Amino acid sequence: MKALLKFRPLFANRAKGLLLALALSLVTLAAGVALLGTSGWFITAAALTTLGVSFNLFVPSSLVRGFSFIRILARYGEKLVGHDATLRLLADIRGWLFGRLFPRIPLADRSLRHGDLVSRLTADVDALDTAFLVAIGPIAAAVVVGTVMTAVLAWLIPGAALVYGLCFALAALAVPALLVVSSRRAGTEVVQRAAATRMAVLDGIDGHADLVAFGILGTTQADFADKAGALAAARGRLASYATAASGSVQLLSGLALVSVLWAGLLAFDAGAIDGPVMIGLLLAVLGSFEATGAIVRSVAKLSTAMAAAERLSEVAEAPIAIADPARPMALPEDGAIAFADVTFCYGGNAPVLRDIDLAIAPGQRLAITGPSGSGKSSLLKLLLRLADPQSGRVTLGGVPLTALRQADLHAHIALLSQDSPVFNDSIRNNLLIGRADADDVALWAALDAAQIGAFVRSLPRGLDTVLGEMGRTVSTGQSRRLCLARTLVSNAPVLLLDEPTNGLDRAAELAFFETLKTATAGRTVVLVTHAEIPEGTVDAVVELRNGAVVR
Ligand SMILES: Nc1ncnc2c1ncn2[C@@H]1O[C@H](COP(=O)(O)OP(=O)(O)OP(=O)(O)O)[C@@H](O)[C@H]1O
Repeated sequence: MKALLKFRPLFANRAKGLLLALALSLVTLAAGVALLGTSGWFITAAALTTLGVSFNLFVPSSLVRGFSFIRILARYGEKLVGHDATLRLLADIRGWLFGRLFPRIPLADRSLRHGDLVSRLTADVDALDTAFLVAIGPIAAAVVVGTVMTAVLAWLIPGAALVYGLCFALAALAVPALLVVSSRRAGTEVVQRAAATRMAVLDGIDGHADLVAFGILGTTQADFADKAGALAAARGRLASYATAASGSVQLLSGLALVSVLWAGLLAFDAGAIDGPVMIGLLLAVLGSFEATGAIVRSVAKLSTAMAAAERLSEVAEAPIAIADPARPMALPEDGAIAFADVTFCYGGNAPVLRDIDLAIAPGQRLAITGPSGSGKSSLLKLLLRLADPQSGRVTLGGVPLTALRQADLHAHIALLSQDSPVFNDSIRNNLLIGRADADDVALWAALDAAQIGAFVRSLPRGLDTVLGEMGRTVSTGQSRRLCLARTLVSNAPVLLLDEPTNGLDRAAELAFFETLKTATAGRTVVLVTHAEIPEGTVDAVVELRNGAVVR
């Protein structure tokens, strides 16, 4: 519940809509109780008129019509307003969560997988809607209706008020509270197993080709079926708690009804109440318990909402690894980059970079080479401040990167990483990520420099060709070159190119190195590569081995 309460400010932003929905649900419930009560009284009284008593049919029949009309309208309004407010609330929560998540990536908890994050951002957020729409609202409405009904009984059939009040309180508050407490574990299990099932689906789709090629699709399917079976079993366990609670509520409603009937008959016998009123009250009592049934059905979902809220809080409150300084310094216009005695390791492991001293002058083209795992990409990460070194300093124009605003730094340095993605959008929009105001001339120049201009020209829709999810409509080498073009089109004075010629054949690689000089003229370039670099392509070469500069 504590985790759920953390979302209170977001709920408060939508308080107007949620309170209106609550008021309408109260009207719906009250109209339902009044409808049943009036109908009971009306039918009984009408039956008695045949015994010769004169009876005004007009008022009660218009009351019945009026209450049923109010009930229909109020229910419609409640659904409309309630869903509208809830959907807006969920959008708020997602926006808030994204805002909290981005500065926290990469998350310190590396066990958190992408599929799990997706699950948290979608299903877990969705689970929160139940917190208000189906739980808090009905409970509040039921408390009001139960209190009014107890007061009416205390006035008309005092002997029934206490038992009714007790039964109603138990059904509306105690049973749901017990249900929340007892179904807590089952709710958490449902959320976890649902997340595991979703992750299995994503893994299966991502790795489908390999699973088929290795002939283990059957095993994967069986594994997925196990996960789905475990989820179904967990849902079954959760449902059994709800069923038990539902049964208890039915029992309490029966008990209340019998006690009202008993006390009502005694009052009737004593002449304290007339028959139609007593029957009307009996039906109204029955109608009031309608609210408690809805509470149980909804509260059963509260345990999953609480588990979801906990999972969301975990992500939203994860420590921020790289924070902006409180008072950032201005970005030096054109400064040299320097690593001074830098040592860096990932999460307490052995250092992957050791005592690095390196200076890169403005406009210099520097290649970093070295065997796989020697720390080349890690060095680029430090340069972009995607991680901070444990000791030593990385500076730009003499200013430590830690003193700069990250957004300023990232506008100054563009990166082509080893796993830069193409997005499911047109080629043009993929390139415009590099520079939003680039014109077509600049886009074509970047495409040509990345050795992919001819291919894009051959496409019927040219720059407007949509690439599909993960760039599935182009080859790996082509998508790599598109990412390279995106980096080249940026205005950043410093370019970090991590294996830019990956996926290019030797001829295209040589052509790329040939154009690198003109494509990056006047800019600082740090080129990480395993490729053989032609003479004159770069100004200097640094070699890393086991995290240390050896040349
Ligand atoms: N996110 C990470 N968490 C933990 N260890 C990491 C992480 N990224 C890299 N490493 C480790 O750091 C070391 C250096 O990796 P890095 O990617 O910098 O090497 P590289 O020289 O760029 O290799 P390659 O040429 O294969 O791309 C490797 O031993 C690698 O296992």
